[in-house]
Amino acid sequence: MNTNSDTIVAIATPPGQGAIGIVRLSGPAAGEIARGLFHSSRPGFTAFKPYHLHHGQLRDPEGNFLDEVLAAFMPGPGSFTGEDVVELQCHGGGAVLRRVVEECLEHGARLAAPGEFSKRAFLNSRMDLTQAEAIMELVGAPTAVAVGLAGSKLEGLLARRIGELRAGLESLRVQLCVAVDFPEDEVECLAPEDLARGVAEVCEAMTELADNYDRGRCWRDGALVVLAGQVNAGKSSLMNAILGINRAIVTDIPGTTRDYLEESVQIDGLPVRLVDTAGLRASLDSVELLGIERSRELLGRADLVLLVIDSELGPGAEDLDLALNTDNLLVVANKMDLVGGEPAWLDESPWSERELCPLSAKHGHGVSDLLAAIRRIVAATGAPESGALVPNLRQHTALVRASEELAQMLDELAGGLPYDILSVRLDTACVLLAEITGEISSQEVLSAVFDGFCIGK
Ligand SMILES: Nc1nc2c(c(=O)[nH]1)N(C=O)[C@@H](CNc1ccc(C(=O)N[C@@H](CCC(=O)O)C(=O)O)cc1)CN2
Ligand SMILES: Nc1nc2c(ncn2[C@@H]2O[C@H](COP(=O)(O)OP(=O)(O)OP(=O)(O)O)[C@@H](O)[C@H]2O)c(=O)[nH]1
Ligand SMILES: [Mg+2]
Repeated sequence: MNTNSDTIVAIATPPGQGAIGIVRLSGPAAGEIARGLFHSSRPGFTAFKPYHLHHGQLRDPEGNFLDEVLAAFMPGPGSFTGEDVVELQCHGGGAVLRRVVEECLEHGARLAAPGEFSKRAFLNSRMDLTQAEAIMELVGAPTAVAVGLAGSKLEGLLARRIGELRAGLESLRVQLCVAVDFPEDEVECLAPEDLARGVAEVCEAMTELADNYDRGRCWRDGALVVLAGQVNAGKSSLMNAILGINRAIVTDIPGTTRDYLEESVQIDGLPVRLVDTAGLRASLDSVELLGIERSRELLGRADLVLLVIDSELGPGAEDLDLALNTDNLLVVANKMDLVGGEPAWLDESPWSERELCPLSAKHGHGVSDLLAAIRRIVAATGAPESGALVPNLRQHTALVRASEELAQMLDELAGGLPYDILSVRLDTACVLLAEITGEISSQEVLSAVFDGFCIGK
């Protein structure tokens, strides 16, 4: 059990004006501090009743009015933090809430550090580290799908899976120890092939879980979709058509877009980071060349490249080069309003073998078909099945390191290294898994997790 003797306070609701704003206190003196400020509207009120809302006024020691509030007392160890908690539901204005916090400080509370409420919940075993992280992921989730992914972690499903993997390793570890301690005992001895099979099984399950990090990335952070192609092809026009606003400058002068432009859109629940880039061409202008360099860098990171081609002019050398060297590419035949039927270049390789979206960015024709295609392609490559467990970066890194440790161990086992040396790798893998859930935690791990939280969380 954690032994926090101080009581922390913070505004729990976001800045700005709102109907209600909450000031939260947690720690042994939470009830007493709140009682010092709170004046119930009920005659005969003597104490807060747990998990009840009490109506009244907050006043400073001189009797000055602070706010009219609802107060809730949640005693430890069952509360969110595991300590005595009081929530003061005030009117949602910055000055009101700051004034209430100041008065709590006067009464002996200390201002909470970022993430300190959640950190206390973790230290008091109210949740494991993956659940604490899930709170932040839930708060930051951009779409319903991301909410679902964070939700299953908040429910403890990732922690349970990690626990299963760790139990598998612990059991092998025990058998290894027995084999090391009683090498002459034939019955107890763990055969190298059985050890190898057991380790490989856990290693595979670990890698599978770690791989969900990349698959979940598009839903969490947004898929990077980059508009590319020759100057004047209509990339900026298409950007505007997709956004539904005139965001990017469009002119008939080739080389209009110089720096890239990024905007966020949602396509049927999929968060997308849409980027318009400088048109690709041989140029002597040093500013334009820098822009083109940025375009190329973005193309390398894109989840999907939309190669925009002027249907009337047909593809140029840069387009051909991109089409031949990019896997995740969708060809957009733009300016279809200018050509009568299907342009001849579409019959030629490699264009004839590629999936194609004919449209007119200027008139908005065919844009919805393009959006459906983007959604389908990104989801096919990037979507974890519903209910999948998607580790975050910290969890992913630990999983990868643990599986590397096991892969090394398998190599060394095949190389005939003795069991007592191999067991060190098994130990390391177990520790890495325990760090994911926080069963083993260092100051560095806790800081890395909780310092990224906001104040009041
Ligand atoms: N007002 C408010 N809303 C909130 C939170 C909060 O702290 N305050 N939460 C904070 O992130 C989330 C909910 N998380 C919570 C988790 C446990 C308990 C709690 O008191 N649990 C007791 C319930 C006992 C009872 O109902 O009688 C328990 O589990 O024993 C409260 C909030 C989201 N909404
Ligand atoms: N007729 C027709 N004209 C279009 C269409 N899309 C774009 N244009 C025109 O093509 C010209 C270039 O459009 P932009 O969107 O600026 O092209 P871009 O690819 O962003 O060009 P750079 O920024 O120079 O690389 C403008 O005059 C647009 O009005 C279309 O679907 N049909
Ligand atoms: Mg442009």
